[in-house]
Amino acid sequence: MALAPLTPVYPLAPRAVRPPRVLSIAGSDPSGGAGIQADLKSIAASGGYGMAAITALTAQNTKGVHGVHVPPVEFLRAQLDAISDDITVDAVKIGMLGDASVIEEVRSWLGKVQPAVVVLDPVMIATSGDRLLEASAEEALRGLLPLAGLITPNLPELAMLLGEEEARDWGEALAQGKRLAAATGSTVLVKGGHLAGEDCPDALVNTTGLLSQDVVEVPGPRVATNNSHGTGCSLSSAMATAKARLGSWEEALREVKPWLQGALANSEVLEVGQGNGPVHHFHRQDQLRPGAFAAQLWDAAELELAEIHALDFIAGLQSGMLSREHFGYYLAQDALYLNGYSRVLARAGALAPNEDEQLFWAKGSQQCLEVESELHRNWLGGLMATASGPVTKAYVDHLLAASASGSYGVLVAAILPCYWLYAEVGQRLHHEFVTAGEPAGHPYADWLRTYADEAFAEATRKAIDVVDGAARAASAAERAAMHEAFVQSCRYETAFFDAPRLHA
Ligand SMILES: Nc1ncnc2c1ncn2[C@@H]1O[C@H](COP(=O)(O)OP(=O)(O)OP(=O)(O)O)[C@@H](O)[C@H]1O
Ligand SMILES: Cc1ncc(COP(=O)(O)O)c(N)n1
Repeated sequence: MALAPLTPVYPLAPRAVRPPRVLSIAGSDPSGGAGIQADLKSIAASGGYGMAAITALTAQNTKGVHGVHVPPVEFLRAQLDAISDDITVDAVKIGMLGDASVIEEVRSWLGKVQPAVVVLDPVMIATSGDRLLEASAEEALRGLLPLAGLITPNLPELAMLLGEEEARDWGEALAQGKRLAAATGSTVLVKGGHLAGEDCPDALVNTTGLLSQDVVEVPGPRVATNNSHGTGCSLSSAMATAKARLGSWEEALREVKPWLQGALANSEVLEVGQGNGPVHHFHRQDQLRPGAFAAQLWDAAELELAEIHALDFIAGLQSGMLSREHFGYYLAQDALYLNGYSRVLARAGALAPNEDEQLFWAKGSQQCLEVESELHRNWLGGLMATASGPVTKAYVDHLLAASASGSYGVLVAAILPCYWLYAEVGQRLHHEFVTAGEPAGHPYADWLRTYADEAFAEATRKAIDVVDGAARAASAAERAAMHEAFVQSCRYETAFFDAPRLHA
């Protein structure tokens, strides 16, 4: 017997949000970059439940279209009816239609079902130059435009639909967008992909007062890549999904544009094909793979390491030409820094999500104090360091600010460069010292030998893993803050090695 619930069912209790059910009516691209394959990935990446009714089969890859087969139109009707007889369709994206009979079929189904959101991508010619719509069907396609809430032509398609020359600049493109919006009563998404220049803007155009302005422009940088196969398909299906979720075209475009930009920017990791490759629809989910965030941090760290190795201080430490005064300043500041760093590691221990990490930071905190007192005993002749120099002060303040942020992820990301860069610099200095035959009489021989510390290398690997794990548990905004905190600390590491030259 089922027990009665102890608490009443609260009508205001938050409920899981249902993903919009989004149907793509489009052609198939077996290479997965465009058509329904791109649509289904975009819909899923944008938080929708994807469905697909196939208008046409293409044989194509990233280099071009080898063939097109349009199945009997009755079978498209069967697909569409099978869906709408059973499932509520929240949004529809229409792509490649092939010929006039397909257009007619889609028109009649739209009239019957009247989905709330309809996005029409008037696909005519592929990036490769191959025709995806029979020339004789262009007039029929024009007739379909008023049934769409949003039309997303590229510049050649915009010109063809209007019977005009292709726009040569953004101003002309917007003017054409306005003319198409006026002629159809639909909102037009004018796309800057086919223009030249560093910017790649998009704009929503509607002159009937539906938008907050006649032209709502969403700017964006142009990504330097040839992997633009299927960007139009991906944009239109993501827009259909985002509109169903967010309720406005403007909000949808502001969400979709940065996503697509990231999909283009991360496309090369896919290594698909030799021509115009596909975009990486799931680039955001990819960031959640173990090691992915650490790899991003390493890109930033590597740049900083190059700067560190170019410093006079490092060259002098390596050659033995570094002045005693500069080395002494560095050690004294290091001792002061370690005292502050120890407190910050203790704070990381306090915020750690589990005992393993709590213990790791607690041990690190204790070791900092041990190293600090060893510096005083063995290297600074028992002298207490004087006041913090400006770099030491600023670096410790940055770490304290991170520890006050309340975010474990931000704090451990700020902490990491002192492990990671120090370990990398030390390993290289030690390696070069050993390779040079550990020259007798080198004034810093004892110091350079301290760098060969496997326990520190192990702790560094653990710290990297901890930061990577914290990133996976963090929100996108927190991950961005973690990256920023890490980069700042990297800069302070460089400044710390350069401080003796400027402040000793
Ligand atoms: N190099 C790029 N950098 C940034 N965004 C781009 C780039 N190329 C295209 N886009 C964006 O991709 C979307 C599609 O634009 P485009 O004008 O290329 O349409 P399309 O020609 O229909 O696409 P497709 O390449 O699928 O045919 C737009 O949002 C556009 O701003
Ligand atoms: C099935 C299908 N639909 C649409 C496109 C357009 O995409 P692109 O212009 O990027 O080639 C395509 N190539 N194939």
